[in-house]
Amino acid sequence: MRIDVVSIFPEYLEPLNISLVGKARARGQLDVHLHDLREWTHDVHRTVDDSPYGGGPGMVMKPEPWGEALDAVVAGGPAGEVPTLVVPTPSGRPFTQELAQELAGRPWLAFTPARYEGIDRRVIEEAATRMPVVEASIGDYVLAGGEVAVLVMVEAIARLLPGVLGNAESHRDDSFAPGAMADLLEGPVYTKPAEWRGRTVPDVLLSGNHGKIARWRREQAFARTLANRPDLVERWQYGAFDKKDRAA
Ligand SMILES: OB(O)c1ccc2cc[nH]c2c1
Repeated sequence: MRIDVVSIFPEYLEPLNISLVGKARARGQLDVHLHDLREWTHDVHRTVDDSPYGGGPGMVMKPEPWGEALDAVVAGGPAGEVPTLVVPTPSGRPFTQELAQELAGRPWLAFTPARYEGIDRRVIEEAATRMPVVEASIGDYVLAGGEVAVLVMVEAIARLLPGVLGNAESHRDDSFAPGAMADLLEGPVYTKPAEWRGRTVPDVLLSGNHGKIARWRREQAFARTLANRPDLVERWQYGAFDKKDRAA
């Protein structure tokens, strides 16, 4: 997979050089290109923003630098191909595990994290005439910019790429992963020592009875979901129903 990121703070994306994503890059599983949006400004102040038409607070990111930046990203990528443009924005569709899975299947992603009050709408509209566009939000809270959302999305996507996670089975029990654990939060996990500060590990996990362990883990996941995400329980119930229905 190729990933391009255009930002006025490319240094904010340095974490993509370390850990899981960094290792995937070193193994050639991921090809990441970071770009400074100001490369496509032409004034002495390297201006990327201006006041909003119609008034209102803050500044809006100018269309010209973004347009030229996207032209350069497309020209710099595989000949005859275009990326899927991923626009992190609080007004986007929720970035979910399902969307991460969908994007992990694309060969080339280009991220355009905004600052200020956002990017002039014409940039997205013009881009949509020549490449797929996905506007996505990592959550309902205020950020200073989209760079941190890019870090979240790239990590969630990269770990789904073949060979990136050492244990191919690791995805299976992820919270929100498709399949039996879909819409369920992960339950508690334990490791050695068997006793720590007077606290022991649940006996079932030491029993070696894999059927009982699996059942216990699902019960714990359901209890945790009920406690922390009751909104998911209904989805899970209907999902379980559908699965049972489908199995019939
Ligand atoms: O919630 B979000 O996913 C998100 C994404 C991008 C920006 C830019 C400024 N605030 C943001 C929030």
